[in-house]
Amino acid sequence: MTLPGEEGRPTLYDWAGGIEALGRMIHVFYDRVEADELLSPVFGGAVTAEHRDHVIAWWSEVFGGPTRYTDELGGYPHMVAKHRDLSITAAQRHRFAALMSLAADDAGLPADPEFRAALVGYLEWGTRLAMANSQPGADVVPDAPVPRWGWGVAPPWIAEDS
Ligand code: HEM
Repeated sequence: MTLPGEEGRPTLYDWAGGIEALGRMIHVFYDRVEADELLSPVFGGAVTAEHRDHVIAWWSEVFGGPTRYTDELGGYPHMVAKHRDLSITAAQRHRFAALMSLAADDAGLPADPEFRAALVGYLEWGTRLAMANSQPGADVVPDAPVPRWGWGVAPPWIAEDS
C-alpha cells in the first residue's frame, strides 16, 4: 500500500535498510534500556528476545515493510494492551525517545535529515500515545490499524530534471 502523497517515494523501511537495519536499531535500543535506571524497571530488568522480535516486526510494518505484526502477532490491539496500566512517566517517555535516537546512530541507520526527521516524528507521536494509553483509567482506542508512517513534508530531494 502506498500512502497518499508518497507515490514514487521509497518506503522508510527500504530507505532504512530493511529488517536487518531496523533490527540492529531495536537491539541496540533495548541493550541501552536494560542498562538505564529509569527504563529498566519498566521492562522488569531485561528485554526478552521475543519482545525484541515483536517490536522489530512492529517498526518494520509501520515503516512500510512486511505486515507480520498485523498478520501474526495480534496487530494494534495487542500492542495497545501491552502498554495499559504501565503508568509511563514523562521522564521515562523522554528517555525512551532519546535512547531510540541514539540507537539509530549506533546502528548506522541513514543519517540524512529527512529520514531522521521522519523517524523522530514517529517516535515522538508513538511515545506520547503510549504514555497516554498507559495511564490508569485512560480512554484507550482498543482497535485500529497498525499505523503507516511516511516522509511527510520533507521527502528525499529529487531534482525535477533527474
Ligand atoms: C514509538 C513508541 C513505542 C512503540 C512503537 C512501542 C512498541 C511496542 C510494541 C509493539 C509492544 C508489544 C510487543 C509484543 O507484541 O509483544 C510494546 C510493549 C511494551 N512497551 Fe512499548 N512502544 C513504544 C513506547 C513505549 C514506551 C514509551 C514505554 C515505556 C517507557 C514502553 C514500554 C513497553 C513495555 C513495558 C511493553 C510490554 C513488555 C511486555 O511485558 O511484554 N513502550 N511496545
